[in-house]
Amino acid sequence: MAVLADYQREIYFRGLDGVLPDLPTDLDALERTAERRLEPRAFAYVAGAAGTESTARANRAAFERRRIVPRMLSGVADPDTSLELFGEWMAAPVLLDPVGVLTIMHPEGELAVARAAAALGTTMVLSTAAGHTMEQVAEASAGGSRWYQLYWPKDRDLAESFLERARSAGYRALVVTLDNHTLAWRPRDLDQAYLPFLRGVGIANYVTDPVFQKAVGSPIGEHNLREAVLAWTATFGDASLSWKDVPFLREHWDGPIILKGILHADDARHAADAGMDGVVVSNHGGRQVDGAIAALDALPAVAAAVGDRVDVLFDSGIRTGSDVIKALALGARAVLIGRPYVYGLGLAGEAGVRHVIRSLLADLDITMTVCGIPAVGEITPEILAA
Ligand SMILES: Cc1cc2nc3c(=O)[nH]c(=O)nc-3n(C[C@H](O)[C@H](O)[C@H](O)COP(=O)(O)O)c2cc1C
Ligand SMILES: O=C(O)C(=O)c1ccccc1
Repeated sequence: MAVLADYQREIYFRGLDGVLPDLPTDLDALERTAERRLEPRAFAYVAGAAGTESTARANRAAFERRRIVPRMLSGVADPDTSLELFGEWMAAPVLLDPVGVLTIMHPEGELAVARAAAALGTTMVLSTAAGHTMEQVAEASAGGSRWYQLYWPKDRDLAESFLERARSAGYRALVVTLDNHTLAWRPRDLDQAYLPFLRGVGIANYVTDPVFQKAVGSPIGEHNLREAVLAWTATFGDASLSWKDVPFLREHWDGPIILKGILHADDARHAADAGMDGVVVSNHGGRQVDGAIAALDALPAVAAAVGDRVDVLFDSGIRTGSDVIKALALGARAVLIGRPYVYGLGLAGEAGVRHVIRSLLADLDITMTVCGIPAVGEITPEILAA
């Protein structure tokens, strides 16, 4: 919809009054600005990835390798970027990824992201590992679309409690992240011995949960923060989970369920067989398995394996409108962005997040127009060079 492209016009016309954008409109350049201006350890935590970061680089290289072949005289003046996803109407096929510990970027963290997303009609996926509680974020995103991302804890009662809380706070869909039950080997963080959670950042949903409190003692505050953090590390992830455990999710969540972190076609088939509604093809932005396949390279086989049995979403490396088009061409129905909006948050709070969303959506809208693509639902593999 042309309204998305208004950001371009707005920027140029403000320029006539001598006003330049506060932040770069190229989301790759935004990372370099973030590196200069943000607290070095917090920046390193966000920018970093596993091992030699080869998978993080491969994610971008996979987009670089694919090329679009634009069409002329297609008569597309106003491309339709909208879609229906899990029964929800969305203005564009772009959502905000779950990202933990956002309060290391900005004191308002998840609240600022929720406000920006709600104002622009973009869906926010809230991480379990947040600096504000899911109830606080729900209040900040009033009227907005919100999904909840579960880090499936060892304690089943705690998992149930999280799902119950998310449901009553109005989160529509459940994203269950499978690729991060164990923190990966991340040299940027290791070399600075920096892990935000050990300082009690990002555990708001845990310390306010009655089930968690039972294990630590209530109330949880400065006096027992150390015990709380230890209890958090003990329950956070469960590497012993297997496909046998997946029915638990269905028993405790009656809305759409999406499994995040899928890279193999057989895992996508398992998800479909287990009655899941969606998968996110993702390698966690290269943060978990160094040497893992680029997420974009994993996408075609996953999409082919599940057909329309489950909806396929995608993340890891999306930075431009044409990246969105490439991912959709290779089988995704929608994409999510991670680091770019986190840098926006760190640099300018809610306004920075808005800048990132508006930049990407305007770029998508304009790129569809110049490629002659009438609607996101009509993006097929043929749009890419063989
Ligand atoms: C700082 C940071 C924290 C993250 N925390 C979470 C999280 O709590 N839950 C989750 O499912 N994924 C988390 N992710 C992964 C993102 O959801 C997403 O998969 C990844 O950032 C996508 O790649 P991109 O950053 O290249 O867009 C995190 C990523 C970053 C950079
Ligand atoms: O850092 C991450 O990638 C991540 O997913 C995470 C893990 C635990 C808590 C917060 C974020």
